[in-house]
Amino acid sequence: MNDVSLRLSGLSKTYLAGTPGEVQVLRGADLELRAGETVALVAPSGAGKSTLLHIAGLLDTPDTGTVEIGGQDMTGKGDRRRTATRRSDVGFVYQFHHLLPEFTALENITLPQLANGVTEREARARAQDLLGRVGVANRADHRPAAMSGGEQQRVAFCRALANKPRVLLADEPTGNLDPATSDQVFAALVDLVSGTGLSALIATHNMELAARMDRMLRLDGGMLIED
Ligand SMILES: Nc1ncnc2c1ncn2[C@@H]1O[C@H](COP(=O)(O)OP(=O)(O)OP(=O)(O)O)[C@@H](O)[C@H]1O
Repeated sequence: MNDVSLRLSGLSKTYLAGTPGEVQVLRGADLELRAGETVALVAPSGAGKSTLLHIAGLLDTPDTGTVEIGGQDMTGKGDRRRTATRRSDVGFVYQFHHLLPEFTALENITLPQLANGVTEREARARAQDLLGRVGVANRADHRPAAMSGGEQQRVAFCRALANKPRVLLADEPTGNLDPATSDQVFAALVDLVSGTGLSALIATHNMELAARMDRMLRLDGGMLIED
């Protein structure tokens, strides 16, 4: 079906780590993320969240299994095709903002659009709109160092959405913030995503935040289990 934004089927991944030997992180993980759906990914530290998100976002490849984005099976596709799909269809948010320090908030959101062929005028308009939607329009001309942690993370959300991806992948997006800020910033992310048709897979340790998503999946023993 076409309304599946991301489909992971039978993913397995083993790291050949020196001692004590191999670590099998994924053992047949399956996931179907429908358009517009928000799903929490809950897992203890070391269970393989980052591995799963990297494979889903085409930053890494599984040993077996398939990744489909927007109905396109990415198995065996070359680097150029994978990079192009990642740029157009996937947005990432990490625990740390990873904004470019020498550029303003607005520029951090316009740059990925310009790289995708959007005009400067359109890119700036979209950046302003996104900043407004997460409540930091007044920080558009600030560099990251002149913003609070919560503001930096809000800008990082806008950057992830700059090129209108199909899928947002977030790895502990508010894990660096104090609990009260984390709560507000997470709410801003959910607001930003809702109603856009964007699908989001958001890893979090925080069960209260996870409960705000449409569904919750647990990564357990290398498989994804519906909670
Ligand atoms: N490149 C690698 N080489 C060897 N082992 C690795 C590699 N990357 C991850 N691992 C191991 O695979 C397991 C899963 O790692 P991963 O980073 O996916 O976990 P995680 O659930 O994201 O953990 P955390 O919440 O602590 O970030 C861990 O035991 C880790 O040590």
